[in-house]
Amino acid sequence: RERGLPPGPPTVPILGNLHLFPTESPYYKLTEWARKYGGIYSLKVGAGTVVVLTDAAAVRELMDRRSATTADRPPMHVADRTTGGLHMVFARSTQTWKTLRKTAAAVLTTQASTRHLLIQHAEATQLLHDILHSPQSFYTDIQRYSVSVILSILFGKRVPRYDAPEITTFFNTLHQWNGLLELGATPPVDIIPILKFVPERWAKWKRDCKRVRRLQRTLFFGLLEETKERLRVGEVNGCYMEEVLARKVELGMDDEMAGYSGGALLEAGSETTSNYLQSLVLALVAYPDAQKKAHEEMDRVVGEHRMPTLDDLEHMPYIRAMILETHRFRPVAPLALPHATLAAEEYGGYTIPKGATIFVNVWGICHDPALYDKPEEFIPDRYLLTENGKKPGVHGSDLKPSFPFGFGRRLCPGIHLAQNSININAMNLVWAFNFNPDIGADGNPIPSDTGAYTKGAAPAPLPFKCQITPRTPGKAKMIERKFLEAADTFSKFEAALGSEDT
Ligand code: HEM
Repeated sequence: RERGLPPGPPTVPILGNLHLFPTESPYYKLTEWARKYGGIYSLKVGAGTVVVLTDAAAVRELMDRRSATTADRPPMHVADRTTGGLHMVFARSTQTWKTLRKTAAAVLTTQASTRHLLIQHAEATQLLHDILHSPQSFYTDIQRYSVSVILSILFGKRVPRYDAPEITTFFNTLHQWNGLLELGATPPVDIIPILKFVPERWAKWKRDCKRVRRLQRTLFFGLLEETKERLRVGEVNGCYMEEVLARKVELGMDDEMAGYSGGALLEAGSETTSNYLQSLVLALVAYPDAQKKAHEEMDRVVGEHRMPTLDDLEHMPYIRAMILETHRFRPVAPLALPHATLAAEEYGGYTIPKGATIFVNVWGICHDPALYDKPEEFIPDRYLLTENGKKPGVHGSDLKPSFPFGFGRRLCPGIHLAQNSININAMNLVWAFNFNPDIGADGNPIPSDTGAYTKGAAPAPLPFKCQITPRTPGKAKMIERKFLEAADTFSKFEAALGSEDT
């Protein structure tokens, strides 16, 4: 470890701390080290440096205020090789990335997000309808919702059922891509660059990159072509890609960039939303007192005879607190995504060198017992007690309210869409249903395991069972009626569907 670097675990020659780097649920180990080495510590990975921030003040300063130098991504040769550097999520701080981001910002404006509310509301009604009719498949119903909403908004095409070929193809492509990017799935070419020159016949990973590249291109450019075809026959529905195609020249995009722009947003925007909503259901089942308070507030503000609307949220401090607490309790991205420095930065008496990778340890901050009372428990009330949910009397810098969505110039471009989806569905689910634990063979409730999550960098709750029942027969009837009314909105997004789905 070079002089001036933040402290960290002892290193060994050549590897540094590489041999210690966790491959499963890395945020647990990174949090354990934070408690030992502090809010800013470093790891040596070969000759490279990783800095882990578990201190809100350091995050605000380095990731938000000094974003001009911390908005790069670390080199990811496998991602670049597979996508030609055109995947917005993994692209370095290049002109291409800037154009892709500018396009997303120009087209996914707050105003556009308001326009997309129509399809989000309609799809959220289908989610209630699906759960009402087959409560045991709520987990995949939520996944269908997420994919269908984002596909409608981006490419103007919805997916009415979970077993539709569009969903199967999408998840197959996404899981192959995630598998390729997993730590240990490919040789460490970014740490030992000479490995890049191993001929393809001896390098399975290069063939894997080609295979995933073909899958992604088939999906992304297939959807792009469908959008163009729809436009050719005059079927316009105001989706993202229609505007990108119309403003291509002004935005500096070509077809290649347009395809990857839609594809990256599709990948980044689907499982994130569904993971959040699945975590919310898990928390409602595991914490009946919180559920009861949410129900009481919903009954007081909305009642039996109408469904909630987004305008109701400002009168629902408890539901707002529940939404914040879900982000804290089970962050969708516990380490956000790694950033990298474009220039050396000094902070807190330490030097962070140019080219260092920076992880924001969102999990470590959200689960710090010095900041939060009983951080391992789901307690929405903490946000009613203090504005930031911290223990009374704990002062100091806070993360920005947008922290679940990342930092600085890399802030999630889908934030408005995502927040609308979360708000609409959180209110709908609480309004419509009772969530209870499943009953075991012995007749007793099976305790929920709120720690059973997938082991990757973006953990999802493992599929779980629970009992979901409508709160009243009147609400069940209203869901049926609203679902029929949604058909009009759906029809605009069904032009490209097969006959079995129309
Ligand atoms: C619950 C929902 C979501 C959460 C919690 C979430 C969170 C995040 C986080 C933490 C990042 C990393 C930011 C950073 O590097 O500092 C990110 C990046 C990104 N998100 Fe989201 N996101 C969500 C939904 C969406 C949606 C709906 C879309 C698309 C419409 C989207 C598109 C993206 C893209 C393209 C990036 C990469 C941005 C870049 O590297 O420049 N996300 N998101």
